[in-house]
Amino acid sequence: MTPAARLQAAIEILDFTQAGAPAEQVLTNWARAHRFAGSGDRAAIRDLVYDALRCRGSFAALGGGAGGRALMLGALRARGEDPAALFDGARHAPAPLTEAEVAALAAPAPPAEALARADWPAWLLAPLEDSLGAAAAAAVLAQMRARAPVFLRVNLAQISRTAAIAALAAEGIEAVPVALAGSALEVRAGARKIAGCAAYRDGLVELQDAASQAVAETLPLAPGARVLDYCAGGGGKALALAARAPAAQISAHDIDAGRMRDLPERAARAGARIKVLRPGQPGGPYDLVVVDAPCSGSGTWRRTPEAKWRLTPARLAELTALQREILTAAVALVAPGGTLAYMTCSLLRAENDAQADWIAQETGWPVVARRALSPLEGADGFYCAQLRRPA
Ligand SMILES: C[S@@+](CC[C@H](N)C(=O)[O-])C[C@H]1O[C@@H](n2cnc3c(N)ncnc32)[C@H](O)[C@@H]1O
Repeated sequence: MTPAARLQAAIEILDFTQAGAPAEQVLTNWARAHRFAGSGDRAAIRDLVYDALRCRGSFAALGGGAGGRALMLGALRARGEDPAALFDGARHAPAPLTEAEVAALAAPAPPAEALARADWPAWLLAPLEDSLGAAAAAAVLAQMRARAPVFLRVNLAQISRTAAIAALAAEGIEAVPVALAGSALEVRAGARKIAGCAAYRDGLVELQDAASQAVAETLPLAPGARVLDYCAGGGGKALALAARAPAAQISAHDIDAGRMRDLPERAARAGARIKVLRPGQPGGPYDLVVVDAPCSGSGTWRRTPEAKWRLTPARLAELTALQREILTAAVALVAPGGTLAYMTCSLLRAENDAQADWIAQETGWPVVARRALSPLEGADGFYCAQLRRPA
C-alpha cells in the first residue's frame, strides 16, 4: 500500500473509533476485509491509528476537527509534513483538501504546551499537577504523547541478561539493558518477532514493563517465603517474583479466574511453580501479599490511549472505593511481621499515596517503603507502597 492509502485506511478506522467502537476490534475487522494488506501495512496503519488516539486532542486542534480526516491532517502537520502531498485524490488516497481544511491548516498552531495538555483529559489536568507538581506534570504530559518503548523481563532464574541479548539477537531482535531494573531489556528493533521467537517460547523472556520489574525487584522475598499475588490477573508480578526466588511458595489469586487462564502455561514456560487459587479462597497467612490493584491505568496510557478518554470522575471514584475494599480484605492475609505491597500503574495521588496512607491509618502498620515511577524514568508510571505488619 502507498503511504496515502495507509492514511486513508487509518481515516476510515478512526471514524469508527470516534463513533465509539474499540480500536482493536475495528483494526481486526479492517484487516479481515482487506486481505491484500501485508503485515507491514497493518503495522503502519495500526501505528497511525494509535498515534491519533494518543494525540487526539492536539491532532484535532492542528487538523481543525475531530473526525478521522482531521486527525490525520493534524498528524501530518505535527510531523511537519505537507498534507496536500498525500491528500491528492489519487486512487486509494484521501480526497483532496477542501477549502475549509486548507483554512484550518493555515491557522496558527497552538503552543507546544497547549498541545500536550490537549492530549490529556481536561478534568484530570489539575489532579495530575497536584500529584506530580506543575513542572513534572508538564514534562510527563509531553512524554506521554510518544509511543511507549517495548520492554522484556529476562527470566534470571534461567538465563543472564547478556545471554538473553545474544539469544534475541540470533533471531533478529535487538535489545539493550535498561538501568531501571536488573532484569529489564528495551527492545530497539524487531519487536514484532518477539511472540514467535524461541527465547519467548522457552520462557527465557516475558513482555513486562520495566517499571513493574523495578518494583518487583524491591519487594522483600526470603527463600521459602509464602507469597500471595492477590490481584494476579495474567500473573506478571507472580512470575517476576518466581524468577527472583525460585524457592518461594508463590500463590496467585484473582476475583476473576478467567484473568489467570494463561498463568499455568506461562509459569510452565518459565519453569516457575505458581499455585493458582480459586477466587474468594486466598488462604493465608502470607509473608508477602502483593495487591496490584485495579486502577485508572494512567501511567500506561501511552499503550492504551482509548482508556484515558473513557475514564470519568465517577469511574475514578468507583476505582478508589474498590482499592480500599481490596486493601481491607488483603490486610487479613498478611502474617505477623509480613509485608503488604500495594501497587498501581497510576500517576494519581488519589490512587497511590492517599490509599497507602489510608490503609496505614486503618491498620496502624507503618509504610516502610514507597516508590513512584513516572514515564520520565523511561518506562510506564507505576507506584508501590510497602506496609509492614508488626510482628
Ligand atoms: C491491575 S490488574 C492486575 C495485573 C497483574 N497483577 C499483572 O501483573 O499482570 C488488577 C486485577 O485485579 C483483579 N481484581 C479486581 N477486583 C478484585 C478483588 N476484589 N479481589 C481480587 N482481585 C480483584 C482484576 O480482575 C484484575 O485482574
